[in-house]
Amino acid sequence: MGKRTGQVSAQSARSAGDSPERRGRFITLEGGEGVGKSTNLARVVGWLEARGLEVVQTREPGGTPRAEAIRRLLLDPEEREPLDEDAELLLVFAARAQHLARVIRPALARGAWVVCDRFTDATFAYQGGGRGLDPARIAELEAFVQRGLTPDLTLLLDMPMAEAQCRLEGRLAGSGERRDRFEQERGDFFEAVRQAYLARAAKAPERIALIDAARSPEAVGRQIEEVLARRMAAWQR
Ligand SMILES: Nc1ncnc2c1ncn2[C@@H]1O[C@H](COP(=O)(O)OP(=O)(O)OP(=O)(O)O)[C@@H](O)[C@H]1O
Ligand SMILES: Cc1cn([C@H]2C[C@H](O)[C@@H](COP(=O)(O)O)O2)c(=O)[nH]c1=O
Repeated sequence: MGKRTGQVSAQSARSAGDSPERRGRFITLEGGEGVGKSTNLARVVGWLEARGLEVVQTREPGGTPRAEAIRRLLLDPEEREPLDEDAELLLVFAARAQHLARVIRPALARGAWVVCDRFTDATFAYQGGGRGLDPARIAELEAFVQRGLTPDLTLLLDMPMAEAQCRLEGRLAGSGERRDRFEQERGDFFEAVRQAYLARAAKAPERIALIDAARSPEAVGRQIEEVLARRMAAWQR
């Protein structure tokens, strides 16, 4: 993402005049369904808070009452009126605009760290890779809505799709939840999502850290903490 014209990280956005006073960083967790994003989000938040930082934990789609209402529209498996793919893309960015305006930008401006479960890499992976929408169109919406603000660090949790589906099954069986509209997609959709994520990571290795999510919870947590420690040291230089 960092290589595309007009795309700058949260750090560069600061020096480009977007809230020059802020010190907070913007960290996102990404990956397919059931790879352990929620599990590890808590770990990232705990690691940062243990260092005395103010952390805002949030998610997409969602993060504000109106954006959560859009999330419900997006995830509702209601089949009587299928959701048009372009409408899905626009809803994702409408929720993001609200989330940025009400939560993310104000938090970064006051110096808080923002840790977000999914962000625009998910749009490139799901609407781009999964649905097959034109990435150039997604990039236009990204530029319009984000005005140059992109994550400082993205932790991409990656594992084979079939194993992640088993984890998801286990969680759904334990909670009694039913599959949402995305979770009901077929295997080839999730494989396309995974490949789109990996392609993005290959293009932006300075921002996207690839985490082997197939390992034990402890081993995954260690990988994440190592990345955080390295990045923190680099940011403090
Ligand atoms: N490293 C791991 N090894 C085994 N099980 C794990 C691991 N990490 C998470 N799990 C379990 O896998 C399930 C899915 O994890 P989690 O809900 O964190 O994934 P997620 O990526 O947030 O899912 P979703 O995409 O649905 O939001 C949970 O039951 C969780 O306890
Ligand atoms: C941000 C974003 C999300 N999605 C999809 C991906 C997931 O299936 C759901 C969110 O549910 P989660 O299990 O809580 O992660 O929304 C998407 O398609 N496009 C996006 O930009």
